[in-house]
Parts: sequence; C-alpha cells; structure tokens
Amino acid sequence: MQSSLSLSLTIPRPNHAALARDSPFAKISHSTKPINLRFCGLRREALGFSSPILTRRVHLHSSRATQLVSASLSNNGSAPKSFDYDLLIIGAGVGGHGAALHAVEKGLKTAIVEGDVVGGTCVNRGCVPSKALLAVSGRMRELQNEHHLKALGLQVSAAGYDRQGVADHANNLASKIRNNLTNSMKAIGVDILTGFGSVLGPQKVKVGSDKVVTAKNIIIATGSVPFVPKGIEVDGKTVITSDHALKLESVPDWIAIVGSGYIGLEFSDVYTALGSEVTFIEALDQLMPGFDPEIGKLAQRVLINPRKIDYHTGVFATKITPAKDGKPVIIELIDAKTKEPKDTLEVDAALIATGRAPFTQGLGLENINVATQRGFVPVDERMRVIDADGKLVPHLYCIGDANGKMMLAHAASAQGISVVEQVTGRDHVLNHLSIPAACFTHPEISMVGLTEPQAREKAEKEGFEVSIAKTSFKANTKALAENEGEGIAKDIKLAVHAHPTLSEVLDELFKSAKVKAHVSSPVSEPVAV
Ligand SMILES: Cc1cc2nc3c(=O)[nH]c(=O)nc-3n(C[C@H](O)[C@H](O)[C@H](O)COP(=O)(O)OP(=O)(O)OC[C@H]3O[C@@H](n4cnc5c(N)ncnc54)[C@H](O)[C@@H]3O)c2cc1C
Repeated sequence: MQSSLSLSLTIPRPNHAALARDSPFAKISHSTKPINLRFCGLRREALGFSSPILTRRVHLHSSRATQLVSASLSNNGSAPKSFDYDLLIIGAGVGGHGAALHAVEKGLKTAIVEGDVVGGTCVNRGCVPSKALLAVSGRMRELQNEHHLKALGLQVSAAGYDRQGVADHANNLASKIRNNLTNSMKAIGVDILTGFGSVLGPQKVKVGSDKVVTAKNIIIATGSVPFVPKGIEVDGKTVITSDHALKLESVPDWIAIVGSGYIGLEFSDVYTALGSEVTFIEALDQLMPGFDPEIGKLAQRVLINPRKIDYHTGVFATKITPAKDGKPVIIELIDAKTKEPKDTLEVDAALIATGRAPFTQGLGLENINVATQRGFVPVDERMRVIDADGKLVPHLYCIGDANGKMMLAHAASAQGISVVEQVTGRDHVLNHLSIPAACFTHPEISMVGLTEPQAREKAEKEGFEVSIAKTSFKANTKALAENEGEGIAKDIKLAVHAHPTLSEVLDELFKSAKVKAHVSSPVSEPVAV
C-alpha cells in the first residue's frame, strides 16, 4: 500500500552513543491543581504502595469531552480513509508495551514498531538490569556488615563475588524479561513491526526503509538516551554512561559519579558494595537535590557518610578525558556559580549520570508541523501532541520519556493506558502527582507528590494549609525484626505502584479484577480540582 511514497530518510536503530545534547531536564508543569499531599520515605522496602492524596476532583467540562471525541472521529487533510490498524505505537519500551496490551484488551487492532529490541530502556538498559545489580549489592552489603550480622546472631566468613557471574545475572534477567514482553504481545495478536518508525503525515508511519503503515491513532513512545554534557568524552570503558555500567565489564578501584540523582545514587550503592571508592560530583549545592530535604539529609547520613563516599557539590565537570596511555581519567571542575576553575580529579573511571535526553530524532515530526522542545514532544495533559502553532494534532499522542512529563517506567505505562482509554471513548486525565518515584538503594527511598518546601510554597501562593504527618520505622516491629529501623515516612495514601516492586502484583490483581468487574483503576480517573 502507498509504496510510491519513498522517503529517503533512513535511520538505523536508535544510536545510544550519539547522545542528544539538549538538556533533558524538562520543566514539568502539571495541569492539575495543588495537592497538599506528600509522602516521602526512606527505608528498606521502597514504596510498593503509593498514594495520590488527591482530595479534589473536577468534573470535566463537556466541551472538552466533545472536543476529544470529535478529534478522534475527524479525518483531516491527507489522512487515509481506511486504516491498517486502529492503533500504531512507535517504540516497544515499557510505555509502548503497556499501551499495546491494553489496546488489544479493548479490542483495538494494534501494531508496535521497534527499531532495536523489545523492552526499551527499562528492560535492556534501565530498571531491570540495574535492579539485578542492586539485588547483588544488597546481599553483599548485608554480608559485609558485621555489626548487622552480629545483631542477628549470625557469623559469616568474608563475602566475595564473581564479576562475570554478577554481570550474567543482570544480562540474563534482561533477556528473560525481554522474551516475556515479546511473547506477551505476540500471544494476544499485537503485530511487532521491526524497523525504525517515522511519521510521514497524519495517521501514516514509515517503518524501516520502505514500508508504510496507516493507523487511526498513533502513539509515539520512543523513550530516551543518556544525556552527556558538552566537554565530556565517553569512551565506553573508563568514561561511561549507565548503558555501559550495567554491563559491569569492570569494577574500578575509584569511580567518580557525575550527578547524584537516583541513577547515580543506585550505582553508588552497587559500586561501593563491590569494593569501589566513589566520589560524587554534583552541580547543585546539595547531594540528591530532587529529594525532599529532610529525606536528603537522612539519605546522606545513611547512604553516603558511612560508606565513606566523597563528594564535591556546587561544581560542574566541564571536561572529562578518558584514561589513555597509562594516564587516569582526568576531570576538570569549575565552580557552578562563579565559573572559576575549582579542582582537577584523577580517577580510574567516571560514570556520567546527568540525566536522560529524549530520543526523538528522525521521527519526521516536521512532516506534521510539530517542533520538539529541547527534544521532548510537546503534549497536553491527555498526552495529545501539540503542533508548532499550539494546536492539537488529531490522533497523535506521545507517552513516556519522550514527552518528559515523568521519566519513569510505570509513568510511561500509565500514560499508555490513559491514551488507550481515550481512543476507546473514555475521557481520561492522569494525575502525575499521584505517581511515586523510588530509588532502590539500601535502604530504599521513595516519594510521591510534592516535597515539603514545594507544598509550603504552593500553600503560600494559593492559600491552603499544609499538614505534615511523620512516623519512624524505629517503632515498627517488622523493621526492628529485620534490624532495619532506620527510616521515616511522611503522610501517605495509595495509588500507582512503583516499578519494579513486589507490590506490582497487587496492581496486576486489580487490573484482572477490572476486566471482570469493569472497575476503574485509581490512576485512570479524570482528576483535577
Ligand atoms: C539505569 C536506569 C535505571 C532505571 N530504573 C528505573 C526504575 O527502577 N523504575 C522506573 O520506573 N524507571 C527506571 N528507569 C527509567 C525507565 O527506564 C524509563 O522511564 C522507561 O524505560 C521509559 O519508557 P518508554 O517506553 O518511554 O521508553 P523506552 O523504554 O526507552 O523505550 C523506547 C523504545 O523505542 C524504540 N525507538 C526509539 N525510536 C524509535 C523509532 N523511531 N522507531 C522505532 N523504535 C524506536 C527504542 O529502541 C526503545 O525500544 C531507569 C532508567 C535507567 C537509565
């Protein structure tokens, strides 16, 4: 069909070495109104449960619902009159996969386009292999902690590890989950189209070099790649990103981790447990700047200080040169405020954990008048793509890391499910403030909603009161039985389940109950004020 359309743009599978240079730090704006809720916790079992604490809900204006329905029914301009699919998804990461399964469940004829391997970042280069490494570091840490073992009455001789064995564990787990994902889609009839996908026009996508596919609705779910600031030369051996680190090809004696967000922090847990010395380099004035300050301080006391992790805050790494000819990795630091040279570090390796950049290159968005913003695809609160003139593009959605609303796996799938709900006729707005984030260090950190300062700032502007409830794990019997009483929790109610956590089985249970009883999921309600 339409084989006369031959676009010469051929792009190989996403090249994760060719990193986007735009800042990945999207300014996230939530369309929903303030929520005086928050939860932050630091403890061994990260948020398996989570909470919206959304207390207010709006009934959507019927005019918006009408707009939505008419958008999905209209067939504008050069759009085809009949379609190969009801839904076509570009990108088979967790976002695309979640959308595909839900779409079939809803009776949509669905295809998913993948230019690399099924599973995307989460399965192949993110959540899954990193959690496999963290499972190892958690056990190593327990075995190394004589004080902890003694408190439990245990005696264990020195703990050691086999690097290749650990690397194989992570790699094998990724393969297993990748196969599961592929099989789950094939089993229910999702067509997996192999090749790089690009948008040719409304409701029309090119796959690979010459295949053209049409669909009533299209979801862009192309994910992200590691962001590497200018001046940093990644060689994949001594200057690495998370893509390389997860392969665990070496365990350096001394590694600098540039960026102390959740990815950097999780790797510090792995490397210190395996025997590396770690130095953090952080541009802001405190480590873990994204966390609630109280949780940040507690994390510093529990995760940083006892592990003798060194750190430089308020500095930028302007130049990092890989190790070569017997010389170490050289890191040049400047003061983040004055821009004056501050220090030079010589280390065995450097891990660049400065965030993620959307992978939206070569998508053909210019064919439909869509301009990315710092690489992210602009969307409204329903994940509908907005064009360069500020208008909604009918039938086109973008979910997951590529839209930058919340760069987490469970957020990507929740967005995918939300879009499918919409294209099957149910208006739907996801409340991102009710989606938790977790950092799987030992102990773990999890959070949902606003931090305390954010809530206070909002309260001052918008005239409501913030109430803080706080409790400690010190009085929790299970925590004390585990000798893991360090940690606190602040105010919490439940909503989306963080990925990967054991409590996701509850989510699955809920979803299967929904199929039978048509109960709506807590995240799938239109939410606002
Ligand atoms: C080290 C690390 C650890 C992480 N740990 C967690 C965690 O514990 N929990 C959590 O929630 N999140 C975690 N994340 C984040 C999580 O991996 C991402 O938020 C999630 O993978 C985003 O899903 P996605 O579907 O948007 O994109 P991706 O998973 O990146 O999938 C995008 C897919 O699209 C394909 N693609 C791209 N462009 C095209 C194209 N034009 N045509 C065809 N195919 C294309 C890609 O090959 C890829 O398969 C982690 C990330 C990293 C890096």
